[in-house]
Amino acid sequence: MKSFLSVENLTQRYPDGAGGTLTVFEDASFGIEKGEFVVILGHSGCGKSTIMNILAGLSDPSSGVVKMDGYAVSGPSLDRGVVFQNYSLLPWLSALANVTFGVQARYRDWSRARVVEESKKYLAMVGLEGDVLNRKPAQLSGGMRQRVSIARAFANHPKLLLLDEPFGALDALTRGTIQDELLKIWAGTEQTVFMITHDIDEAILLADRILLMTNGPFARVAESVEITIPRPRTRTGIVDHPNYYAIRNHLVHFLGQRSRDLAGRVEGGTPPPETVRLDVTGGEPDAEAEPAPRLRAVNH
Ligand SMILES: Nc1ncnc2c1ncn2[C@@H]1O[C@H](COP(=O)(O)OP(=O)(O)OP(=O)(O)O)[C@@H](O)[C@H]1O
Repeated sequence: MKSFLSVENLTQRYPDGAGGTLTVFEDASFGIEKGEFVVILGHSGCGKSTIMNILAGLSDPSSGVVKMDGYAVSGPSLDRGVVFQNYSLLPWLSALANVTFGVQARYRDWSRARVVEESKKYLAMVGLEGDVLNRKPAQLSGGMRQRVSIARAFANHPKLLLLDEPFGALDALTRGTIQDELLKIWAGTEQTVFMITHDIDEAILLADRILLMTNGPFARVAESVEITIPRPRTRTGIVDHPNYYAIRNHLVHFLGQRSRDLAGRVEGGTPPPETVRLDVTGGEPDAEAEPAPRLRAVNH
């Protein structure tokens, strides 16, 4: 069965500045299911932002295609919402107007009252209410601005939400709070999300699956690691789950060593990512639930 989002044989090459060609990645293929939260991890320069820009329709690959709901992605669209690290709010509009602006564009037949109500609902979900909604971005803290960006993205109900290191510029405390808010808002919307982060713990907290990229050039998505920690999750709760350290160690080892060992072009063509499922719980103790497989790591 075809995935909701399918990335097929994506290749990106650039001039290398010395008369040659830089192949960032070649024949990258992977899929994302509807409602999934997928995070991509990889070292600087492996091509994460390039993939994100292609998914957003902001740039075209050298070859290959991205299909969403069976249709090839071409150019930006309200079906794909993007949240960048630098907020990208409209500075002349209030926090509320930054959200209503998008909602009105998306739902042209809605009354003004309905647009405002919907926008306030999402702003409240990220903890923004009252007078603060009338402030311009310059009068908000960095954390508040990023909350507005997240509310704006979710309020537009894009088919695919793309998050490019959305918490990168925030202090650890604010970052933690907004991660929790993001989880809450995501749980209530069944939104499909594709996110870039450099933070392993953030990835484990948020993701259903983590895609691991080898180092560039000729980077590839080598593994798709399932996060076998049940939801709802909290930052403090996940570290107590028996699978947490198994997953974390696997990710650290990949980024520290294997991303380098596996780097380079694969003779005979780029293989699809291997599925990795780490589960040390042994299938206890919920008698109602399907027995969990007694597997450590399974590649297939
Ligand atoms: N327009 C361009 N022209 C030439 N080279 C480019 C261009 N855009 C990106 N690159 C190169 O492509 C590679 C991948 O860049 P990209 O920004 O996608 O990496 P990244 O994994 O997102 O890195 P980071 O984690 O540092 O943001 C890098 O080597 C970069 O120098």
